[in-house]
Parts: sequence; structure tokens; C-alpha cells
Amino acid sequence: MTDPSRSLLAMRTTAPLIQNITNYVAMNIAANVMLAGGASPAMVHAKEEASEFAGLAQGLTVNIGTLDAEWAECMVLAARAAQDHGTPWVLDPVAVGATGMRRALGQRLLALKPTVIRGNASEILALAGADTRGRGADAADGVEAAEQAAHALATQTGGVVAVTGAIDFVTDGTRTARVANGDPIMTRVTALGCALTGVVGAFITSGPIFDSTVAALAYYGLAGEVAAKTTQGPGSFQPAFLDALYAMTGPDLDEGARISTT
Ligand SMILES: Nc1ncnc2c1ncn2[C@@H]1O[C@H](COP(=O)(O)OP(=O)(O)OP(=O)(O)O)[C@@H](O)[C@H]1O
Ligand SMILES: Cc1ncsc1CCO
Ligand SMILES: [Mg+2]
Repeated sequence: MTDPSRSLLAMRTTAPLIQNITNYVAMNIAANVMLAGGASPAMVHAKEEASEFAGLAQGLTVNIGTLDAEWAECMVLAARAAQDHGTPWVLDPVAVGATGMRRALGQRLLALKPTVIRGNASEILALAGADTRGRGADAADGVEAAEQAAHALATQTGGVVAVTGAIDFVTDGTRTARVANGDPIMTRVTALGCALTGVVGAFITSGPIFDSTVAALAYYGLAGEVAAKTTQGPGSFQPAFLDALYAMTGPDLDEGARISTT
């Protein structure tokens, strides 16, 4: 593992253009989070331009949170274009186990081999076809319950899988890492997982995929800890979190990151 600051500084140096096909709930917070971190987000999803844009962006993220049939097609088109161009792309399988529509789309996107899959434990379990108590967008299973599912998905796609929660788990099928940064208040603000998916999409454009993913999670969780220290609840947490993402230095990150690898 390289120092997480290397990934952060590499990302900030390039300010990568990241196309995000994300949900209506997440669009604003995800774009603000990515800008605060130093990336250049674009929320582009129209059928007529989604794949063209995927050919010019440095990275793509696909989040199935607020789905409809046309958006599903845009997601597949953009992911296919990313795959054709060798552009790294991240799948966020929001509530993938909830309905037949989500399960079917999840499998189509999986077949396009996402560079990284980032989801909560219930979503990773459902995507891997395992039993989960989760129904909606919030996790109902602990991260540890999804470790085997994450491993299976990484082996299937050849990519990296990140399961987020109290202690995040990351695997590429061979290596594993755990990231113990973060604060429980982060589950009380909507779409912070979706916004993290955008940050992962930005980090992986400028370094090794596994190390960059782990660095993105540590950076994000640590900013959450910093913001939680100075605020009293979900409302005031949000602006403090953007400020913390913006202000975090490389040395801050290396000092505060709680990463263990095996
Ligand atoms: N109990 C917890 N303690 C500390 N940090 C947490 C906890 N739960 C989640 N986090 C952190 O919150 C961030 C978002 O992850 P989470 O797993 O909540 O995403 P999510 O369920 O996909 O969210 P959403 O769907 O609302 O966008 C991550 O940085 C994660 O580490
Ligand atoms: C609340 C919610 N519903 C669909 S997407 C979303 C954002 C968190 O995943
Ligand atoms: Mg989510």
C-alpha cells in the first residue's frame, strides 16, 4: 500500500473530469463533494450523449438509485463506452436487491466489468446473489457479512469491490484492506455513499485501482470524523463535511488514515 496522500495529491493535480450517472437525490451533494475534493464532476445521462461523453471523460460512475427504463439503457450504453475506451468506471448498486428491475440491471452492468463496485453490505450481498435483509437504500447487514460476496464479485469482474459501513472492506479478489475511518452520523445524511462513489471514481483515474480506492475511503471517512467533531447533527454536518474535504492536506490524511491490509 502506498501512502493515501499520494492518491489524493495525484487526483488533485489532474482534477479529473468524471461523468456521473447518479440519482436525483445525490446529484447536488455528489457534485459538491467532488468539487470540494478537487475533481471535476459532470452529471450527464441523456441517451443521446451518455456514451459519447464517456469517451471523453477520465472516469465514469453509474448509480442506479432513482431508476427508470430509459436511464437503465443510458447506464448500459455509458458503461459499454467506458469499457471500450478503457476508461475506469464505478458501479453503485443502490437497493439492487429490492426489485426485479434492479436485479436485472445489476447483472447487465456486472457483465460490463466495473473497475470498482462501491456499495453497502446489503447491496454487495444482493448483487452477488446472496441473502440480505436489506430492501431499500440503507444497509441492513454488517460489512463482515458481505466479505465473501465482495470476494466473489471481485473474482467475477476482475475489479475491486468496496463494501462501506462502520469499517469499510476492500478487495481485489487477492488482497484485502479495511478502513476504520468515518462517523455514524454519515448514515443520517442522504446520498453520502453515492457521493463517495464519485470520489472513488476520481481517485482511481490517477493511480493503481486497489490503492486508490482504499485511499478514497480513508480520505472520505477522515473528513467525516473532522466534520463530526465540530457539529451537532446531520444539518450542520453537511457544510462542515464539504469544508473538511476541501481543507484536508496530504499529511493530515497520512496521519489520520486507519488502514489495515492483509
Ligand atoms: N457506522 C458507521 N461508522 C462510521 N462510518 C460509517 C458508518 N456507516 C457508514 N459510514 C461511512 O459513511 C460513508 C458512506 O457509506 P454508507 O455505507 O453509509 O453508504 P450507503 O449506504 O451507500 O449510503 P447512501 O445510499 O445513503 O448514499 C462511508 O465513508 C462509510 O465508511
Ligand atoms: C434515498 C434514496 N432513494 C433512492 S436513491 C437515494 C439516495 C441514497 O442512496
Ligand atoms: Mg448507497
